[in-house]
Amino acid sequence: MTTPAIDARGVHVHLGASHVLRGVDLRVEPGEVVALLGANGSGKSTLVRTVVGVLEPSRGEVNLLGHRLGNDVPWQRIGYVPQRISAAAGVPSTASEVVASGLLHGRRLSLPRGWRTLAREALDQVGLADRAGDAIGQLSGGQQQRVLIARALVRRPELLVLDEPVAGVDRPSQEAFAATMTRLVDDGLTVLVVLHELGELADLITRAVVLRHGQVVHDGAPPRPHASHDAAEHEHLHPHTSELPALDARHVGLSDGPLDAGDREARP
Ligand SMILES: Nc1ncnc2c1ncn2[C@@H]1O[C@H](COP(=O)(O)OP(=O)(O)OP(=O)(O)O)[C@@H](O)[C@H]1O
Repeated sequence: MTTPAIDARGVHVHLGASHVLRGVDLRVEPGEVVALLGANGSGKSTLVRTVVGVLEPSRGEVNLLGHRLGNDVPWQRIGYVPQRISAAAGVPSTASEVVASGLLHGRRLSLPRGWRTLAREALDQVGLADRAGDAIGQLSGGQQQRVLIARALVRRPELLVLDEPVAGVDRPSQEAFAATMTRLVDDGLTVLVVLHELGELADLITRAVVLRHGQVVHDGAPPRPHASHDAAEHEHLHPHTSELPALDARHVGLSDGPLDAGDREARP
C-alpha cells in the first residue's frame, strides 16, 4: 500500500469563537490532483492552512508524506501557494529573491549555490523570466501571484498545495499555468488545489472534495464543465446528478453552480 501524500483525519479547527472545521477527513494519494471546492466561508483555506501546518487543529491529526505534522515533515518536498496576498507588502526584494526564498526550509537557512538560475527557471515556468530582476512591488497583483507560484515550484516539490492560485490571473497566464501543471503532474506531482471554478485546470482534476460549513459533503467525481452539454459532439456518457447526489449545487452550497445546465434541467 502506498503512503498517502496527505492524510487528515477527524480534523476540527476553531478560529476565535468559530468552529470552522467540523471533523474533516481528507486523503490524497500520490499522483492525484484534488480540487477543494465550496462556497465562500465553507472552510477551504482553513483546511489547506491546517494541512500545511499554519493552523493547528483542535482535534484530529494530519500526516504529510507519511509524517505527522511537525518537524519531521520533509517540507523541502512540499510547495505551498497561499491565497492571494500582496507579495510586495513591505518587501524590497526582487522577483528572483522572493522565488529563491522558496528554497529555504527548516534544515536549509541559506540559499544554495546557483539559486539565481533555479529562480529564473521557476519564473520561466510562470512566464516571468524577463522580470526576474524587478522589484516585486513593481509587478501587478496577478504577476505577484505568479511569483508565489514560482516560489512554490522552485523547490521541485512532489506535493503542491495551492489556495486559489489563479484568482486575479489573466486568461493567457492561466493557460500557461495549466500547461506547466500538466507537465508537472505528468512527472508525478501530487496536487491539492482550492478553486472556485475548475477553469483551465478541469482536465487535470482527478477528484473533487466539496466543503460546506466546515464538513465534507462530496468526495468523488469532479463537476463537469458547463459548456460540454451544449456542444454538438457531447455524448451523455458521464453520470448525471441522480447518480451524484452530493454534487447537487443545492446540497454543496457552491455559489458558482458546478453542474452544467443539462444536468440541472434533468433533475426532477
Ligand atoms: N481568524 C479568524 N477568526 C475567526 N473566524 C475566522 C478566521 N479566519 C476565518 N474565519 C472564518 O472561518 C470560516 C471559513 O473561512 P475560510 O477562509 O476557510 O473559507 P473559504 O472556504 O476559504 O472561503 P473563500 O472562498 O471566501 O476563500 C469563515 O466563516 C470565516 O469567517
